[in-house]
Amino acid sequence: MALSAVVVDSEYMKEIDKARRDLRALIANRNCAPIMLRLAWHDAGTYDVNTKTGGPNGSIRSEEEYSHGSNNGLKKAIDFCEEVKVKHPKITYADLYQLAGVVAVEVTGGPTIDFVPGRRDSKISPKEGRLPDAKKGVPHLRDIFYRMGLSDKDIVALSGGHTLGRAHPERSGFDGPWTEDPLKFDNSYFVELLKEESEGLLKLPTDKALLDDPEFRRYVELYAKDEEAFFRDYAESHKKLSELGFVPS
Ligand SMILES: C=CC1=C(C)/C(=C/c2[nH]c(Cc3[nH]c(Cc4[nH]c(OC(C)(C)C)c(C)c4C=C)c(C)c3CCC(=O)O)c(CCC(=O)O)c2C)NC1=O
Ligand SMILES: [Fe+3]
Repeated sequence: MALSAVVVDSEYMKEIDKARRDLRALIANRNCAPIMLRLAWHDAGTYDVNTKTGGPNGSIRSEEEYSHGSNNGLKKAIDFCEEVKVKHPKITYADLYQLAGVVAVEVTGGPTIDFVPGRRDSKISPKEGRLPDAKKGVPHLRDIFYRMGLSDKDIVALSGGHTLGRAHPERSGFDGPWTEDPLKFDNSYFVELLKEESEGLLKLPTDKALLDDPEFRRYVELYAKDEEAFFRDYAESHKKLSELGFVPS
């Protein structure tokens, strides 16, 4: 049950533009693009296309949800966004978190992602278990992403988001960045994935799974050699995930 309808009029659009500028400054000053992108995903990635529940609705702001094990560490990003929310209270948390994800990709040199506002907030948090488990493989990845209503191409393109950031032992038990420059959004995640182990760089079991399946591997090889193709597909998949269950008015 959504809390309230969102009227996307010129005043709301002005607030969105101001919040976009505030997010650019905040993300640049705090170097927090990776965790802001992860926050946007974790709010959206709970969507269940069968029951039309979960999805980008701001519910991750509730302690019940941000305390899930898979959301370890994200309270930091929720608090960063709160600094912008207090200046632009009309913007829903649902829109704010997805705008933060779009800005995080943009300010680190990634593709421009079309952002359509109007998501409604909900306080209903799905039970834990809707996000993929990094320790599993191909069938699990398909189960989770197909449940969201996403495709094989989306799975590979979205995994490229690991071009940003790092894993933290105290959050997930994994450790290290996936690429040499964790604050640069490029196709290096796929270039590294096709190499043997590189000193100090991380490959999750779910990352390696992308090499085991021929359909996934086809996209890994394309994106490793054609950054433009990766940017085009990533922008499309990111928009799709950020709008799961949302019908722009
Ligand atoms: C496809 C399966 C997949 C899994 C299982 C996954 C798991 C995963 N992702 C991250 C961090 C992590 N993830 C991401 C983007 C991200 N994450 C994500 O998977 C979802 C949400 C579906 C689970 C998607 C689809 C995207 C794409 C943009 C970033 C930017 C960071 C770094 C954050 C930081 O630096 O703090 C961690 C380490 C958390 C920590 O220790 O701080 C783990 C365990 N990421 C995956 O892609
Ligand atoms: Fe991730």
